[in-house]
Amino acid sequence: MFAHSIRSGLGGSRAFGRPFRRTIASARRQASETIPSSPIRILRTVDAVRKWRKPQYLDHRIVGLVPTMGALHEGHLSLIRAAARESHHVVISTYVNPAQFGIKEDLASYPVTWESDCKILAELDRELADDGGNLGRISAVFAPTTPEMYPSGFPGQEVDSKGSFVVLTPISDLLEGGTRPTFFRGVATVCMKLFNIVQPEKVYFGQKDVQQTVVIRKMIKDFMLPTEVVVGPTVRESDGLALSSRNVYLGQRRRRVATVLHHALKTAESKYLEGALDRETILKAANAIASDTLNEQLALTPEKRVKFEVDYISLADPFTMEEITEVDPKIGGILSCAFKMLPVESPQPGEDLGHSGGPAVRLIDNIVLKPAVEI
Ligand SMILES: Nc1ncnc2c1ncn2[C@@H]1O[C@H](COP(=O)(O)OP(=O)(O)OP(=O)(O)O)[C@@H](O)[C@H]1O
Ligand SMILES: CC(C)(CO)[C@@H](O)C(=O)[O-]
Ligand code: BAL
Repeated sequence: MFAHSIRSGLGGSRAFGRPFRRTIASARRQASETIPSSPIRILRTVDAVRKWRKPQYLDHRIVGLVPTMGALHEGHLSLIRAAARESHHVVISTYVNPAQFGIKEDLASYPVTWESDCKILAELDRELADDGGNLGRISAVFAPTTPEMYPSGFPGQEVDSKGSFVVLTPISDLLEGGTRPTFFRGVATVCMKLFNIVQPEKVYFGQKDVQQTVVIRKMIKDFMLPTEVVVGPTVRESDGLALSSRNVYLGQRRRRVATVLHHALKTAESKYLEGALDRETILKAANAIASDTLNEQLALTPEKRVKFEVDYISLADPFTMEEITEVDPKIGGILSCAFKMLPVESPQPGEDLGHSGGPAVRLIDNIVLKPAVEI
């Protein structure tokens, strides 16, 4: 790695003398950069990952990758813990991928918490080291820049942007893709890049983003990638709200009402558990919770209330995410929803409005309806 970094540095500076000395110093720093108080390496380039990865391959070490966009919370940590149980080396990527954000979405304000992410990872690594049940620990965090991830230039965030993309249809057009038309193109493209860079035996994704897990499984199958997908359960707050990096936007007023997603889905799930298989009965229960909650809020004064819009409440096939009229008890189904929590009205003096002034926040959640009969 070192020799190559110097070569690239030489090409970049085109001259000897001070710039060259600086390049050597920065190459040395990069070669040994670790998260403070931990052995976790910080890898910033594709080349650095490849150089780290090669001996693990030759030694038959299992590498597990946990892709994230940083702003780490317990949901991410649960995936890292799962990875450490069955991988010799856990690599976490923390990259806010612009290609999966629509032009009107929250790329500019997306929470970036690098310093605290590093502290969280160092602490978790100590916990993993003390737990004899783990195969491995956190070996590296991959934190690339956008020029590194898009070597031919960033193609843009527009629907009709031209560039090298991985596109899976029709699944990418459904549900999340209906509202975020470039989302799964961005996710599949960046995950293909991450998988090619890290070459993990296993990749870890959260159930919270259920459609993303279906897209990734399909990409792995259709492009014959030698990687196994592991999906970890959704980690929730004690009142049921799914942990999400975007929850920081909510502020206290909207945070209290944000439990409506889980409440709606649990009520629909209870109909299925009571024996209902038809879409109408199951979804009616979820829609009733959403509309009752909204009506309760609308009855309050603007200083107190929270408004939200239901983007979708869905009952879908677990393999295709296509809407179904009846749950096949042999395969079950996916109940999922997306709600847009609108900015609060009449903010009160000193009110905690949330990160970035409390813009509209789109929250998602889901529940798996497990097969009701054995096959
Ligand atoms: N509550 C959770 N439980 C389990 N896994 C989660 C949870 N939240 C996120 N993940 C998983 O962590 C991985 C990285 O997700 P990401 O960094 O986008 O966090 P996020 O909380 O989903 O952020 P956002 O609010 O932007 O959706 C994904 O596989 C995602 O499904
Ligand atoms: C998988 C992922 C890291 C790709 O950017 C992102 O979509 C996420 O955090 O879920
Ligand atoms: N967790 C999904 C990433 C996104 O919403 O962009």
